[in-house]
Amino acid sequence: MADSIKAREQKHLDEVVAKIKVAQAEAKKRIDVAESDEAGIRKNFVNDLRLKTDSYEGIMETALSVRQQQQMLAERQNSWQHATTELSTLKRLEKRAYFARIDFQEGPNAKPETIYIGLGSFSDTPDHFLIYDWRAPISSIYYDGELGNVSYQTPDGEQSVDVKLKRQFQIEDGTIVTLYDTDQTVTDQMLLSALSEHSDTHMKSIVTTIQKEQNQIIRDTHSDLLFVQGAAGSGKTAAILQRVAFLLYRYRGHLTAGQVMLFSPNQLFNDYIDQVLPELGEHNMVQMTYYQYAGRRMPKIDIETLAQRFAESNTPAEKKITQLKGSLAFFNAVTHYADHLEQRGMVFRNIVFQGKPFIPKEKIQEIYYSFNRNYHLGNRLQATKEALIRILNRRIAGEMKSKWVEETIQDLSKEELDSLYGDHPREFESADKEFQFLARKVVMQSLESVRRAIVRARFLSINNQYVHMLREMPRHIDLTQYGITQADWDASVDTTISELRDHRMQLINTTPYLYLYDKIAGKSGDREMRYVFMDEIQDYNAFQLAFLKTTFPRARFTMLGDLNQAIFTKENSHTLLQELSTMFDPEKTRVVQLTQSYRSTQQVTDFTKHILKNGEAVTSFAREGELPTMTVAPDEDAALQRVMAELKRNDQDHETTAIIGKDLADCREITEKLTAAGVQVTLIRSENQRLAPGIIVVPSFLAKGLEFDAVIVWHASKSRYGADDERQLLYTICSRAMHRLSLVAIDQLSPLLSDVPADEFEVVNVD
Ligand SMILES: Nc1ncnc2c1ncn2[C@@H]1O[C@H](COP(=O)(O)OP(=O)(O)OP(=O)(O)O)[C@@H](O)[C@H]1O
Repeated sequence: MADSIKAREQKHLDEVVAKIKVAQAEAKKRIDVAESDEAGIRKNFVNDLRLKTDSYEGIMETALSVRQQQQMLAERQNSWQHATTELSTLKRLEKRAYFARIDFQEGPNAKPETIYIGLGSFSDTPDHFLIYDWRAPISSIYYDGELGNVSYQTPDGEQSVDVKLKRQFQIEDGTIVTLYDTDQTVTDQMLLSALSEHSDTHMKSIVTTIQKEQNQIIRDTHSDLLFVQGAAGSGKTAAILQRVAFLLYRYRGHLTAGQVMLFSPNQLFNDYIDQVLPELGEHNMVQMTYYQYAGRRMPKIDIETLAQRFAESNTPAEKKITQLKGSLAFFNAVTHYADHLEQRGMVFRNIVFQGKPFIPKEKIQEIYYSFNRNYHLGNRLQATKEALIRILNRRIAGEMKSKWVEETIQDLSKEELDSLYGDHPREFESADKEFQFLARKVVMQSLESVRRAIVRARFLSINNQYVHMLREMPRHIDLTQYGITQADWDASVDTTISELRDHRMQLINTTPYLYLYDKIAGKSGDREMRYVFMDEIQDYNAFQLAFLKTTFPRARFTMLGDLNQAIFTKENSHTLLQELSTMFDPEKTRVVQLTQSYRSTQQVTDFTKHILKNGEAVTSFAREGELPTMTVAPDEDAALQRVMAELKRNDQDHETTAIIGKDLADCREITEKLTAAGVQVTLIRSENQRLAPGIIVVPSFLAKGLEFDAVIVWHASKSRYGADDERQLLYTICSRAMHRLSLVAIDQLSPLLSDVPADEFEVVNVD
């Protein structure tokens, strides 16, 4: 490209940067003013405060004065916050003001326009934009179209323009390094250079190279359910994060980061992505694993961890039960059971006082079922509580006459008496009145536990009710249809009971349990949450999805996943899509498929594809790299030598490496061996650990969603990956590699690799 163009563009950039600097100075000034104002208000707070407490008017006046001061402080803090956010955007823009330019015309007779697109918008006067935010409606033409006629969505409907020029820039610290004119959406060259960067312990934003099909996901504003089936490395996670940033921009003032929630596969993953939104100038959304969500709602129960779930070896009967409990049919059956509870079947407990039933369960049951049919479970519970409180109040008068009250009063120490009197004047008309006063206090105090038990609905027991539901289930659902015998079902209920006694629960039980609880308590869900994102959707079951839909009734859902990577649900994941389609209005459902994998080199993507049978489509992106290597070592020592040689090579080439083992035991073993041989590695044992720089050893079920320059698959042996239903797992592990993939087996190679053609890998032998 002619140097003159570059020089002209550099001149334009310099002018924009100069204006950015002026704006920075102004923002700084506003910050200083807000800070000194605030300090001034705080200092004078006491002097300016008109303290008058001798009359009612005086108290009001004082309160108003405090309120006024608080308002002034809040205003200053607001303007401080505003200026600080602006300054941080300006600082980012100073280094890299924009990454694209578009020239276009809105109609044949319209004036030609030029816009520049960057990470934030910037204008020198209110209507004169020098930089457009990448999320502005007009910026969409950069991602969506080529040259010529291009249309884009605006809040007022579709607009179309004639695009004359698309220019892309690489700018570093205020200097244009390169620029290209292109007629494509985003040039392969730009994408290649973005993809060739080394991996990091943190994910980066992809704003400058968003692809057309990713842009559809990011900017969707119509769907109640946006479902994305995307191959490993196709940018699903990247797209979620850009989509959150887009939504926060598009609905600014109406949507906050706290109304957007992401269910992520594990805590490590949260760590991996948590810089992306702040780098884009936005707050992070609420991020949680499903396990954490359930754990927060059931603090007294230990829920099975990912590692335990992974290690579970279920019998065929248990597998069938797990499958049933995760289905939509089971969700409907629980709903049906809960609806039935409006007529009968609620399990009650006595309300106990001093070791004896105070209100017997039969009485509570009578009250609960005394309300008419219009009372649903939630109102029924509320009305029961109110009736029980009335009983309690009546009983206080009776209880005041009992012997134990008299004895208690006689035995009161001076301190106890003082505390009972509190602020009450100690003069009483008669000794009897004083006794009445104290007796009421004593009874109320000791019945406090009863009051609390009523308010907190301790007369119900969700554990007992859950077990009751499981026992009743064969009446609501035909077990034989699912290949489950009554005996198998009874055995599984017994297991659940004994786990509950130990305060433990399998993950598969948590959602029906929470759902039943919410039904009984009449919870109508979290109506604040507006967008719920679920990554790695293939690891959820239909029950969980139906539950989350009722839990977040006003939210729009974006679900992303790869059926090829169903490491927990395995083959069942395919039925998930069918079940999902019945839960949302088809008119408001959009399914997007991403097949292009950006993470890995062509060689790695091609290799990993052969592990799958009947898998979802994956195409590799034309980025060259070396062939994956396979080693079958005769014993563990030889395998270890091979791993060490590979680590050395990766280290020399500055490639970050993850050694991925199947389970924690394998990972522990190789960590110990490497450490003994003087190689420094970090073992990731649990999902609550942080990602560390350097070589990491990680078990397969925690590697979800992460990526590394180089991956060494430890023990890619028949003994570890022998069964056909482990294909998805092996595929998930191998697809974590960006440039380099090495598989090390001991004794016999996994048969799941036998379909890989011989010219798609290199055999490395060891002695
Ligand atoms: N348009 C893009 N421009 C630049 N990089 C991209 C783009 N799309 C994806 N990538 C990169 O490709 C890699 C894989 O993306 P991401 O992790 O989002 O994929 P994924 O679909 O979530 O994968 P998986 O299901 O395997 O976890 C990341 O490094 C991401 O930054």
